[in-house]
Amino acid sequence: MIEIEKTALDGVIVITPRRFGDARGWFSETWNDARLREVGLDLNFIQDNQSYSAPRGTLRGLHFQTNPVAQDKLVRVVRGAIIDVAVDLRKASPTFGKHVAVELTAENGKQLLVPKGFAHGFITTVPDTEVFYKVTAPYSPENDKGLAFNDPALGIDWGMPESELTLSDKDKLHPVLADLPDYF
Ligand SMILES: Cc1cn([C@H]2C[C@H](O)[C@@H](COP(=O)(O)OP(=O)(O)O[C@H]3O[C@@H](C)C(=O)[C@@H](O)[C@H]3O)O2)c(=O)[nH]c1=O
Repeated sequence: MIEIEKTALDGVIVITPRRFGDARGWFSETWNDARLREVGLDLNFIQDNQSYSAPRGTLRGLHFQTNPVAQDKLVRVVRGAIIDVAVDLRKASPTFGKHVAVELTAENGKQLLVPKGFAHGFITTVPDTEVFYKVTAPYSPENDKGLAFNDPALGIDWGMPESELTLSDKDKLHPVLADLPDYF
């Protein structure tokens, strides 16, 4: 059994798989292909990724891969907590440039499905956070692109001042939305 919640952005959904609790703890099917197909999600995941972020306030993003290796991502947290963000980059979409932000924690077990055509990023809200996500296309450095996390046009509230963030050098230099080509 899985709970599916729509968000304000078409295609971005929150999935909460059931947890079966007992005296030992709990058990959960964190991904079940047949169950997702039953609810119309036909996704061919081909790679699993995991990242560990030591400091609270680690911000990774905003990232996306362009076609032909655009990726759908199914994101969850196995330790700690994040605010997970998806930004609509589909030029013809009525919600182009809009974003959703969802709290994913090891405790709440929520998963965010970020489809192709969206930029993705997250900030860790506690130290020692591990994020696990499945993707539907292989990593391709040539097609790996970024969008500035602090582009004022996006208006994302990351919940922490920029002086407290830890970013990769690459993530400090991404273009703003207005300077991105029409990728999708
Ligand atoms: C994403 C990725 C990175 N790498 C390598 C490249 C580099 O040497 C090292 C770290 O890469 P990055 O700095 O891009 O890692 P990171 O900043 O964690 O990138 C990730 O951020 C989140 C928000 C996403 O949505 C992911 O798709 C991915 O872009 O890992 C792979 O080998 N395979 C992969 O699939």
